[in-house]
Amino acid sequence: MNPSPNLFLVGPTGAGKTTIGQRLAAHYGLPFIDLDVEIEKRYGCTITHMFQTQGEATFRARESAHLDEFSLHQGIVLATGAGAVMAAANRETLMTRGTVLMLSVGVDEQLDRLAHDTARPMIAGDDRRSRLEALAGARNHVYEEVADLIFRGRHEDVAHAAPRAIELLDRHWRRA
Ligand SMILES: Nc1ncnc2c1ncn2[C@@H]1O[C@H](COP(=O)(O)OP(=O)(O)OP(=O)(O)O)[C@@H](O)[C@H]1O
Ligand SMILES: O=C(O)C1=C[C@@H](O)[C@@H](O)[C@H](O)C1
Ligand SMILES: [Mg+2]
Repeated sequence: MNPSPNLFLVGPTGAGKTTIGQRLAAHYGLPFIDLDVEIEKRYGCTITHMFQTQGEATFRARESAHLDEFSLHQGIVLATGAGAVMAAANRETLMTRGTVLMLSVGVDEQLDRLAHDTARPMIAGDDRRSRLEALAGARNHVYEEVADLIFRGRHEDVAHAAPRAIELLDRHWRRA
């Protein structure tokens, strides 16, 4: 049983918020919303393009507005963008409107999973490792602060990770 109206996924880029989130939504029979995808649909351009033409601040304002809007739904699985937790208002929104699941992942695994990715502006350019390490230093403790529970990512495929995440959630909700 899920006593909480919504499930919010937070965590670093490549942690699996989108991929695992879709599987969790299918399992629990809930609609899946990916905040990044919704923002791209709403403004008709990629987030990379938005960063380049309107700046990160514009993206962040839109991210907060749409998080506020979607989190008022009841019974959704919502994947946040990796930077969404950095705004205090967003943290308040997440903590008060659903269960927050942090998906954690280490930098080596992120580099592996995102080796061929070119769509993530926060890690564009050279020296991805240093960027990911800096982001981890600034953000991991914040994800932990908002999370009701933490799913520890490891080197495994999504087909194994998703049932582990479901087990963790079921155990959490049985206790709640
Ligand atoms: N638990 C996992 N085990 C193995 N591979 C994974 C796992 N989770 C995600 N992946 C793979 O890593 C890549 C990135 O995953 P995904 O896009 O779901 O991350 P994300 O958390 O949504 O990242 P972002 O914050 O940048 O949107 C995908 O190719 C996905 O298949
Ligand atoms: O790490 C970040 O701050 C971001 C991650 C993505 O999910 C997007 O929300 C956007 O590219 C910003
Ligand atoms: Mg994603």
